[in-house]
Amino acid sequence: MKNCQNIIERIYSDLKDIKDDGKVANYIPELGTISPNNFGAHITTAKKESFGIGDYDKKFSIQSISKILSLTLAYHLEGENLWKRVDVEPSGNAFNSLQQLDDDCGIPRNPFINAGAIVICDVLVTHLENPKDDFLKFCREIANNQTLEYCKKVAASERETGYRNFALCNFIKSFGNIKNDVEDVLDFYFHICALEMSCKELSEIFLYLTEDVKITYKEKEILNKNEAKRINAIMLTCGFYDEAGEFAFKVGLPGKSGVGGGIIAVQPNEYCIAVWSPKLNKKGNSYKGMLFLEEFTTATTSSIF
Ligand SMILES: NC(=O)CC[C@H](N)C(=O)O
Repeated sequence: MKNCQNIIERIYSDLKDIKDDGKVANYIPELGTISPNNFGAHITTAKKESFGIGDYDKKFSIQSISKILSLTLAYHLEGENLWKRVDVEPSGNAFNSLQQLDDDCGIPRNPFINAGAIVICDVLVTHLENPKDDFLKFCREIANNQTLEYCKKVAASERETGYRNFALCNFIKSFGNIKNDVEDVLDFYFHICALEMSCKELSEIFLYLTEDVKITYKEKEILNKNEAKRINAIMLTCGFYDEAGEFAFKVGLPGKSGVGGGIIAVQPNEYCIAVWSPKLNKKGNSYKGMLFLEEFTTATTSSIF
């Protein structure tokens, strides 16, 4: 990508010291201990060029960004039947909302809100012999990176305060859309949210969502082109909860955020970018991360629109 390093250096210095009204997530107490000043970004292109700035090499809690990985593995294992358990419509609600589930009879609106991600975890608990170990092996294999780990402290911290997720899982189970034990499903969910990765690692692992990058798991391609198109489409329409429209409007790429302050976005023909800044706006998305991506796609004229 032309001038990419210069562009990210300029955006980084423009944004580094701006007033950031966001707040570090502390409803998971362990996440509240992170320094709000962390700020970094990394781009990996489909041609394997690599550009980084700031804290791009520091690992952090990827939280809901892991929902792309769990969805990918569940889709790989379950095929089109998956969509009987979870829908593909934007919810227009907060990520941890219980509101629509009753009307929708326990079928979550999409796999990226907590309700949907918990159903995806249930699918994986059914398929995998040792869900936590097998999921980690999957991530390590597709990233070609054996250093990936869960942060046990974050998983335990989330479990201790996970009242809404317990409510969601039990409620969905009352409709028959959770097949396994609630404790097992949530233990798995809390761990995958506690996966730690750096911006560099994130921008590498999601290259399978770009054109012509074929990545295999147990010697089988993880997603074909059509399946990758579908994951990108769900990211575009649902990756930012009730701010998905705003992200498409300002950034114009499929993407996904996490309450650890990370965001990844994919230009399906070209590259994957990850940014990290822990302070979140009111919708639970990284304040500076959104600004960084908006400036980046504007400067490089590389949105999908
Ligand atoms: N948006 C997020 O990153 C939320 C994930 C977090 N683990 C939760 O369940 O609340």
